[in-house]
Amino acid sequence: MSTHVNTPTELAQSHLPQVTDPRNPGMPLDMDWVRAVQVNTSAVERRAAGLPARRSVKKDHQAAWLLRAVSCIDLTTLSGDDTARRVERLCAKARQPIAPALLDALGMSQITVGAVCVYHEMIAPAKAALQGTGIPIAAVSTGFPAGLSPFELRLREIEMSVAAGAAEIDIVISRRHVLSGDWQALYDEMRAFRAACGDAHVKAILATGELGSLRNVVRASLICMMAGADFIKTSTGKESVNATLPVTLVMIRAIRDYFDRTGFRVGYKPAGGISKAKDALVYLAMMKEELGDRWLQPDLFRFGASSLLGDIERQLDHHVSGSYSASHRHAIS
Ligand SMILES: O=C[C@H](O)COP(=O)(O)O
Repeated sequence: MSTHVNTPTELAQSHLPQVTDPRNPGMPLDMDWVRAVQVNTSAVERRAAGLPARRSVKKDHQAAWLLRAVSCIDLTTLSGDDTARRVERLCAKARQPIAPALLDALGMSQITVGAVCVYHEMIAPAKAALQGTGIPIAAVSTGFPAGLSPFELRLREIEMSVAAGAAEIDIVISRRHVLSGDWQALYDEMRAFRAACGDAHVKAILATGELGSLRNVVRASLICMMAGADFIKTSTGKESVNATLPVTLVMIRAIRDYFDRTGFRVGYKPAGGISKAKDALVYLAMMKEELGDRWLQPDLFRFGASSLLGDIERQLDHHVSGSYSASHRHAIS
């Protein structure tokens, strides 16, 4: 990344609540726009493949970018064996993602992650553990990860998670609506999910690894934004293919088109399998190049990740000390 980032002061502010834009209210379904979508897959793949090689972060900027990445993590645990104790440990890490001595050496006093992301049953322990921190709880919902439970139950699940204290709801779309080209059904479903969220922000998980083509990914992205999604998110982390750079490129270009046409900014959340600091830097570089600095704030960008934070802390430790410590010292939970 050749561009300037960041003075220590800018960094210190990067995790604070930003002046947020108005929420995307959505718009009527515009099928002419959806049908007009074209994707040149080989060009997208070439561009995505070229990015990691072309963009290397200068050493002195690397720590700044990694701290920015930390402030954009939805620190996640989504396992069948989650317990209140595990969620409490995760929340302790969310409150203090980087060891104080390390932060001090980097000239920072405080930083938190973007949110903690859990299943509905784990909202209560997360809420207790995050009391007074301002860190939002994101709950996965609507029959996560398959999204195939009865529609009324999926709406009720959203309402219950909001009532329990989730400020963000990560819904899964019905992949079958995309695969059968039933765009109206996808729009109506997303519209209903958004309404059920009320004031909670809604992230639409497309499960891109199951949508069959990049063109379907763009169409589903546009429809979810037209239906009022606050964020579009790649994956549940449970598909066999999760976040990728080509998918990211087409989704963030859809976000750019939507902003150009409507004036509303929608956020982006790559999720699943992002566990290395160097990969996080590539995602940030792509966001900066395609959408600009505004999209590098936690209100418009998140990583959905369960193990990325450990590697970032390890790299920051290396930046300060000049040597790598054992990875177990930076376990995230
Ligand atoms: O939304 C978040 C993902 O489920 C996390 O996936 P991960 O465990 O591969 O980092």
